[in-house]
Amino acid sequence: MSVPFQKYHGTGNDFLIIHADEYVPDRGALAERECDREDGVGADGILYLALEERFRPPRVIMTLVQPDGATAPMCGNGARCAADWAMKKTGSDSVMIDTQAGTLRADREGDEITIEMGTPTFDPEEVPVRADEPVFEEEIDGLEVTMVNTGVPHAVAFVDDVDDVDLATVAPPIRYGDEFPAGTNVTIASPDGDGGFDQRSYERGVEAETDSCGTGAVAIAVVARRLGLTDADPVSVNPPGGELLVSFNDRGNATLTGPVEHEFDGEVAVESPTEL
Ligand SMILES: N[C@@H](CCC[C@H](N)C(=O)O)C(=O)O
Repeated sequence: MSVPFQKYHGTGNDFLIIHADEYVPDRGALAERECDREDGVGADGILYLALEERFRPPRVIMTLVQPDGATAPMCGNGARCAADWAMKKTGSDSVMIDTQAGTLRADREGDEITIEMGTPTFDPEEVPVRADEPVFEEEIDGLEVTMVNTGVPHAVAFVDDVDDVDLATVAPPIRYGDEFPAGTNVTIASPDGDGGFDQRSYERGVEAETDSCGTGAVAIAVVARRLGLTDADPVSVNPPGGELLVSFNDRGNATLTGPVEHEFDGEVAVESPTEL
């Protein structure tokens, strides 16, 4: 048997969206197979979405299963795609998204979706990182990293030019570092010459560089402000797949704004219940 999906991307970070009501006996195995860019549909993850239309604004329960078959608590670009999916289904320009990292409000503004990203933290227990104090600009495996959690952990390093870094070689030792009990995403940034930052992220769970990472963009903006590298609001962050804007509200919470695109629809094969 097969289940329908919709293919979405947010600034190049791409996902299959499958309704949570669909029968998928092994979500991890499906992600491992179908996220593969040679033998599957190809994506940075599968978003399982359940819609609660009786609430105002409508609520979406989002679960991201990554290409390694494991779930991640939060995904900034995935949440923006989930918001667009729910907005189109309900006709509402605002939705609430339930993630393992909290309930986040999303609003449509023209072609762009803005999502609240919760409260970033440098607290070592919450990142998590094995350290007594917050980690600011410490040398770990060749990069000067600051550790922050923006829904998921990021090791953020500012470099002269992101394009001069061999990320596929530099990132894995940090991503799997003993200091990080849950592993970490590795995000590098450099000034774009226009007051913003260029971004590249090596993602945990994808185990590769992605074209964009929303929590990574927020991590860059949060760390840049903390280190005194910018006081801009919004902060423009440019991953390879487009432009993201990170703003801050009165409570110090970040918002993430950017475009979302529904690319195409399809079906993927799953075992039928009788075959189990
Ligand atoms: N691409 C995402 C982040 C997804 C989760 C991450 N790979 C992790 O395992 O922590 C984003 O846009 O934030």
